[in-house]
Formats: sequence, C-alpha cells, structure tokens
Amino acid sequence: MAAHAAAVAMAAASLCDDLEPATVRTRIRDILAAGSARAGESVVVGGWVRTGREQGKGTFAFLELNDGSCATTLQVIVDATVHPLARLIATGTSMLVEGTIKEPPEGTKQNVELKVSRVLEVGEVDAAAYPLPKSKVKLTLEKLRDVVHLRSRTNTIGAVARIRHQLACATHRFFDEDGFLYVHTPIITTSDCEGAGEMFQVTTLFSQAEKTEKELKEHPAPSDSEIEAAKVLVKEKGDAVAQLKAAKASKQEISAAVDVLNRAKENVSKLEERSKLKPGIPRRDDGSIAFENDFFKRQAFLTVSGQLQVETYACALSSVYTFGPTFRAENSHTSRHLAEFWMVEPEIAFANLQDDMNCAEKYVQYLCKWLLDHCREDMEFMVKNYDKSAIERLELVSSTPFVRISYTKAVELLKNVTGKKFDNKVEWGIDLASEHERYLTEEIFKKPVIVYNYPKGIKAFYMKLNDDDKTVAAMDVLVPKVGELIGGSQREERLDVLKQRCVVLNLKMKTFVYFIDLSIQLKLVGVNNIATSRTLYISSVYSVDHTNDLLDRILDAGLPLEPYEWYLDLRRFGSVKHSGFGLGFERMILFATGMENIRDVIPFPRYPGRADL
Ligand SMILES: NC(=O)C[C@H](N)C(=O)O
Repeated sequence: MAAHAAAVAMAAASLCDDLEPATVRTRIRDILAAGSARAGESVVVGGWVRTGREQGKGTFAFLELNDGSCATTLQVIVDATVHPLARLIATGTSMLVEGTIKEPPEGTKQNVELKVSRVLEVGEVDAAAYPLPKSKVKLTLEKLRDVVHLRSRTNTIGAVARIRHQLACATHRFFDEDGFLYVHTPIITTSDCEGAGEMFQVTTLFSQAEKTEKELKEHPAPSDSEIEAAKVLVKEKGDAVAQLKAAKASKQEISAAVDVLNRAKENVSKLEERSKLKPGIPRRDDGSIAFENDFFKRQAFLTVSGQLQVETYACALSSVYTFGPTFRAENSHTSRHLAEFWMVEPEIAFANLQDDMNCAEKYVQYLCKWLLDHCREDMEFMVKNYDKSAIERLELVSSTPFVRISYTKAVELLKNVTGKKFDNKVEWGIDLASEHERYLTEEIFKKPVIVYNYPKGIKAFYMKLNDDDKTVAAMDVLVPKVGELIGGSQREERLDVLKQRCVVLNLKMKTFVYFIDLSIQLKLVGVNNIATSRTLYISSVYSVDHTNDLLDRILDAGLPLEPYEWYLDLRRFGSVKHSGFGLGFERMILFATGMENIRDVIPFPRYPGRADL
C-alpha cells in the first residue's frame, strides 16, 4: 500500500516537473528565536530592507532585513563580490538571499546575523522616489494613511497587524473552547438591526441606468411608427405564408417563408422591449424608486450587525458567534469611528443578562491574557512608542473583575462629580457620551465597568423590557482609553412584549416588526397599496412628527414586508431567552495597543471621504 502511494506521489510529481522548485524560506522570527543554536546553518531568507549601509569603503554592506514575522530585523551582511551593493541598500528593497547564520562579533547587540553567499532575487527601489523614508525620519501616522498600500512596511503598522491577527486567533480559540459555533452571517442584508438608518445601500440601479442611457444614445429607442412598420411587415410575411400554403407550394418554400415570418415577429418583440427602455433610475407611478427592478428585487444594504441573523442560529444551536465586517454610513469624523469595522458578536440561548456579562468579561480577559502570552515583543514596541501603560493595562484587565453598575447608579455618580465639567449634561434618560463613559472607567473605577439596565427610550427595539417598564436589559462594557468596547443585551423573547414595545416606541427607534402588523391591518381594511396608504396611516395613527426615514423607505419603496416576519417567528416557535453582545474589534485593538486613532488599526480604513484601494 505504502509503495503504491509512493509511486502515485512520484507520478504526480513528475506531472509538474516543468515548474520552478518550491521556495524553502526560513522566517526571520525562527532564526532570531533559535539564536546561536542555529549558527553555521545555511538558510534562505526573504524580506524588505529597513535600512542599509555600505561599509569598509564599499567592500560590504549591512542590511536590516524584515519579513514581518516579527518586529525585529535580521542583520544581513553582503560582500561587494556577491552583488552590486548600491542595488541592495535602499530602504524598501526586497530580496531573497541564501546565507549562513553566524554569531556576531563580541560586543555587538545582534544575537545572530546572516552572511550572504548568494542573492537569489532582488526587487530594487529608487530611493529618491520611494514614499517611505528611512526609519529614522518617520512619517506621521496621518501621512502614512496617504500611502495605505505601503504603510504595512512600517514598524508600527506591522506590529498592529500582528496584534490584530493574534486577537482574531484568540477570538476563535476562546469561543471554540467554550463550545460556540462560528456562523457566517450575510454582509448583504435587507434588515436594519440597529434601526439607526445608517445603512449603505447595495444596488445595481445606477450602473444599470448608465448602461441603458449609453445604449439609448447609441441606438435610440424605436418610435411608434417603426414598431407599426415592423408589425405591418409581420402581416405581409404572414400573408405570404398563407398564400404559399393555399398554392400548395413545396415544403421547403413554405418553411423558408415561415422562417422569414418568425424573424419578423422576433423583430417586433425586440422593438417593443426596447421601446420600454427609459433613461434614469426606474421609478414607480408615484415617483418612488422601483426597487423591484434592482438586483435583489428589493432594497438591500450592507449589514450594520450580524445580530438578527445570528439569533436564528442561537435559537437552534444554542451558543454561536459571528465575526465579520459591518458597515455604518455615519458621517462621523472621530478617532473612534469607521464606516467599515469588524465586530465579534456572540449570541447565547438560555442566557440572561448576567450570563451575557460573564461571557463578555471572560472574553475580554482572555484576549488580554492572550496578548501578554503571544505578543510580548509587539506590546513592548507599543509601550516604547505609543503608550507607556499598554502592558500594565492588559495585566490589570486580565486579572481584575469588572465593576457592574446599573445605569441609574452610574448617572447618580456622574451627577455628583465636582472636579470636572462635562460638555454634555448628565441626567437620567440620556445616552452616556464618550466623556461620561471614560470618566466612569478611567477616573471613578480605574478598571473596566459594565453599565446595565439602560432607559428603554435610548436602546434598540430587540432588547428585553425590564419589569420596571422603564429600562431594558442592555449592557455596555466600558474600558479605559476607549470608552465603550462592547454593547449587548438580553433579547426580548416574548412575542407580545416585542410587538408591544415596537408599537409604543417612538418610531425613530425603527420598529420594523410593527410595520408588518400595520401592513396586515391595512390589508384587512382593504388598503392594498401601502405607498398611498402611508399618509392615511400617519395621520390616523401617529402625528406627522413620528415619521422617520425607515418608515419612509420601507413604505415608499412598496417593499414586501413579510420577510421581516422571520424575526417574530423565532418568538412564535420555541422561543427561548437569549442574550448576546457585539465587541468592536478595532476598539479592542485601540484599547490593547494604546494607539490613538482607529484608522491606524485597520488595514484599509474607510471613513467619510476616504476609501483608498
Ligand atoms: N450583537 C450585538 O448585540 C451588537 C449590536 N447589534 C450592535 O450592533 O451594537
């Protein structure tokens, strides 16, 4: 059997013997980690020159090579006899070299270095044109955002990328160890989870319209008289066939005439089809956009959260999470907001708010501990260059229980603050501003704080209403440096309460579930055209002030509302208490690294006015 497998492998290998042999490259991290234990070994190393300088009157060069596997560079020595040195020393030059690992001379700070015997490949750089200067002359992080395609070659972005990767690994590890399943929720969605009306639309209507307009310019739509003429031709060709049949003409003659007739008929259909083409975005009779002509035959958006969809899996597989990009079309220019960011969203069946908080606390602590264990070098880089207390913070958070305080008590504490004047007034009912959140965690408690039971008026419709009828079972985890890191809640699992809550909520809270009932009611009273019944609805049920974008969008678009029924079905059939939260992944990186701007902890930041690459 083994001999057979070997023969198959050999035959398979010989099938691709025209390919260049695979590259066996040793990572710089592994060389540095082994230190002098690997001295004398011959290896192939690849990387980009961070700094290079000729020495010994141009007889050799020292190159600091980095391959991204770790923060530290490997010192590489190349003799002028091996390769022209001027072509190797520019910052940014890439190379694949073969050489021997050597212990450096006594008294130097390197642990090992590489003496190059052969330069296998080089990607040269014109130093005068290269946008990233030598590492001593640093570009600001802000300037680096203008060269987002090259900034990954800097120490900072490299360190952040490794930390980000480790946090992603830790996330999957944590949930897997705890029996959670990773569920891929859709990026394109037709539900607005947060109801904040901050969704990016997904549509092909514009490109379709452009195409049609171009088409119409080149080949204008047929006029009525052209269509009429084509119809006359069909009549003539039909008559011709009839005549041939009457004259008992040969089969061939008749079938040739039938072909001509069919072509004339096809031509009429084509012309009629084309005559319907109109420039611009398709609209209905009432002027609203005809989304039924769009790609999905309805309005679709980029998701703001995977929560609603992941709830469907939680209500079947009990412990699940989703981790993916989310999008918010918020015109926010702060250092804490992105239009595209990643969220980790666990959702747990048979879990109440306490269980939710326990999970959140355990998860954040796990992430902190993981970084301490797996990212020491990069964290030390952060401490040296960005935030002296970054490691201390991780140590503190990973080992200290989080404070848990109700919103009501938190507001009382903030109201009694005397030493500081807040820009935003504190009173029961407000959504805590970032300054309040940070004051709680940084000044009052000096550790992570979980605020729970928020006023129902400021939270989303899906959160469980508490018995006091004033608050919902929501919780936010606040951490030093960042403020809100996590937002979550116990979900409203009672069908009647969920419906009720949607109805009594100010419509600004986007109570789409209620709209379904509305549509059913309107149908019952014989109103079928939802778009035209909107005014009737608004004036009869609510004052006009209560209109909102979503209502406008859904009703104006005449969308089929039934698809939203699925969320209620989870409550109709085998409803179960369940809870979940969302952790802003980039906020976690800000918290861990101490970096100031969220645009520097995501590889390709998207924010108002910018979507490079
Ligand atoms: N899964 C969650 O609870 C997160 C929440 N949907 C949010 O986007 O803030």
